[in-house]
Amino acid sequence: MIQLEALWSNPKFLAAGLVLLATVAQTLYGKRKRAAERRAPMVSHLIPWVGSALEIGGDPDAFFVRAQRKYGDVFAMKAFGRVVTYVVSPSLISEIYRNAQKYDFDHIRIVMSIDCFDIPASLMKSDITSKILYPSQHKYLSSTGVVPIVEAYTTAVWELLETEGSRLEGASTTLLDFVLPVLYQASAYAFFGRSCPVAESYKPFHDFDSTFHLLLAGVPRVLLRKNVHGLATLHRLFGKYFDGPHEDASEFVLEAERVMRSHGYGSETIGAYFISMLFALMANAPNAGYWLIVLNLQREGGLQPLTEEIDQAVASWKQQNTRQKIEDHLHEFASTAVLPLLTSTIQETLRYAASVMSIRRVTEPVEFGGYRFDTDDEIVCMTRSVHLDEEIHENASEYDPRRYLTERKPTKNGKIVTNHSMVWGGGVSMCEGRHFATRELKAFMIFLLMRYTLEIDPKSAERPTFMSERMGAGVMHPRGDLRVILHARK
Ligand code: HEM
Repeated sequence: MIQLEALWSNPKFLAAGLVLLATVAQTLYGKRKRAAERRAPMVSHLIPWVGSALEIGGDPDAFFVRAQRKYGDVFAMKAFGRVVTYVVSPSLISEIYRNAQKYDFDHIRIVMSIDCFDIPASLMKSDITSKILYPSQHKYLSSTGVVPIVEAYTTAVWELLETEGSRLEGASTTLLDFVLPVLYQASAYAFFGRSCPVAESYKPFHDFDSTFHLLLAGVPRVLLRKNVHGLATLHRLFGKYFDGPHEDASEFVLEAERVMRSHGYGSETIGAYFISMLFALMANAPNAGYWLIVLNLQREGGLQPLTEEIDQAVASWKQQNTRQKIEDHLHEFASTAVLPLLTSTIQETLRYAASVMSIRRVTEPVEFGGYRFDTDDEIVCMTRSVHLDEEIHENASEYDPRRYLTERKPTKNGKIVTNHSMVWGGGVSMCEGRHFATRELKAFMIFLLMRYTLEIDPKSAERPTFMSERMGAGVMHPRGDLRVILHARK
């Protein structure tokens, strides 16, 4: 009792108690006010500006499951001073994707391009971007338009697998140091040609990317030194690249460059514009390639089922093309080979390893999911919640490469869920690079397994886990790595 009295007379304790009391009172008041105004419920938090950021960062998947159980399919959350409403049900997500008028992405795209990539506002807000550059990107990345880029990538990845693979053959190597540089370099060559500053941009790109999720979450840039320095170096490198010879870049890059130059923009701005493309290109697919190997190597049988499927496709191609060498027809082979297990494995790897979200801005007061939203409210479609929904995906927490081989249609509440797997996002912001990315991963796996066997180094117990705090920033990075031994196949 005496101790308690002593505590109460301690000014620090008293102040802490008052702050706590004020926070609880404010939370209760806020909760009532939101309910009275028919606003989506707010996930409770203790620290005012930080909000739920720390709790989400710990284990986002568990956090979202708890929040959905407690608040339903729509709930608001505060993190780093910003209030955002999350939507976690497939039907509501699809309603948002369908209605680009009420739930706008254009404004968000412009703000992100300016704030995250330092692309000059004069370019991003001009008609040149919306009326010429974006439609041109759409054309060159479409299923048919992207073929020349895929062809260039195919040649590059085949060559790189040969040189890198033979360099590392027989020795224990960290998988990240093998996979990421190969995929980075091959896709950089395909888009930007061989004069692309691959080696110099590799580290600054990863410095920029390593804290990109914090930038997305609203952490001020002054706190993200690595990110800022990485971006500044990329700007310098790409400005210089556009100043120098680069005739072997893809027509996609060259056409956009011509457009920008004809409107008076110089190499620096053109470089800045393409850094956002470099990011789209490198932030997800190389990590997906990494998980494709890691997740399968750790299963019984390892990569053998995929290798067998590819071997059969090679044998069948050779049977039909007796006088030809497959090395002379790499693109044709990789693009036509029917490999259902590999296709399912790629899709499952993305379901399992990608944490993807789409942000939208409300353009007019609207009723949605039973709640009221005002102009400029931000809504996030949290597709990972759908990917991990046990009712939609049987044993969702397990990695099953054969998952997408089945004809069974996923359901929820007795209804078929067509948008059960939204790894490319959806609606107007759906990933433009998906046609390239799926072919990129397919060709990479085919060529890798045609040439090499991989085994986990038995001397190393280290296993990578997902950096799950990169919530919403795409395919998760690994924490830790896997040591593997490569052997050339006879
Ligand atoms: C496995 C690899 C990839 C995944 C999982 C992925 C996923 C995504 C997602 C989720 C979005 C945003 C969707 C939204 O906001 O609704 C997106 C946007 C985008 N992605 Fe990808 N992506 C991948 C690879 C690529 C590649 C290789 C490229 C380039 C060739 C690319 C180009 C783009 C572009 C340009 C956008 C922006 C679309 C827009 O602003 O409307 N992506 N991607």
